[in-house]
Amino acid sequence: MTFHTTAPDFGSTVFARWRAEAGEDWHAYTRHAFVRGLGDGSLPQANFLHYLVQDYIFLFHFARAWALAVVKADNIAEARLAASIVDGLVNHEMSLHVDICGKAGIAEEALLQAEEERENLAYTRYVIDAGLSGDFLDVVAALAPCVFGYGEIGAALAAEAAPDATYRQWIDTYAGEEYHDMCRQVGALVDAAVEARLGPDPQSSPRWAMISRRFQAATRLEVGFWDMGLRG
Ligand SMILES: Cc1ncc(CN)c(N)n1
Repeated sequence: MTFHTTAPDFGSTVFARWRAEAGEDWHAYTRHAFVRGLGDGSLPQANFLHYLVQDYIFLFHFARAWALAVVKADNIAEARLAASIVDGLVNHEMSLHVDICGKAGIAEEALLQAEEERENLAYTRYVIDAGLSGDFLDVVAALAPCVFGYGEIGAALAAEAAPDATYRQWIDTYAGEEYHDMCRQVGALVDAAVEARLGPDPQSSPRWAMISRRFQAATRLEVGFWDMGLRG
């Protein structure tokens, strides 16, 4: 995997800036060995399934954090989009996990009972804390690397992986129009939310560095999640 595609910014200038400020951490997340193994099929199936089981739990808590974005929303547009993401996570994205694990003989009840790995605990509780202790910008900045990073990874892998690649179902989910449309909606939400709270020149606000740091912290937690997946 050489990742020739230009990284998409999903129409969001704020995301493009956060990603640039995350620098090497963003690269470590989106070009991780686990990601390369998904693309070329060299990732052992046991590691993939272990990751999927953990990710099922991750998505449950991640949905709880998006629900906190509904709580912290300032207007109906923010509340509607955050609520639709909660719905997308629990009623759609998690189906991928249930389907692939089911085919491998792991029932949904077993997914719910799996013990959380420490990297999973650290990441999910970080985003929930951002939602509990912070405002709307704190929580969306902490949630953003998850949304945009998988969109970027999906697009890069779809462009380079073989049509019959081992992990094609996973790749197609995150390269698909439905997921990318959601990324663009979150991109528009983030830009509007930042402008409404920090003005047209947000980087001159003292809060900018704080929310950009939240994005960077969550990006490093994504790297930890892939490390956990490789450890198996
Ligand atoms: C850990 C993690 N990060 C992001 C995604 C994409 N929603 C995910 N499924 N899992």
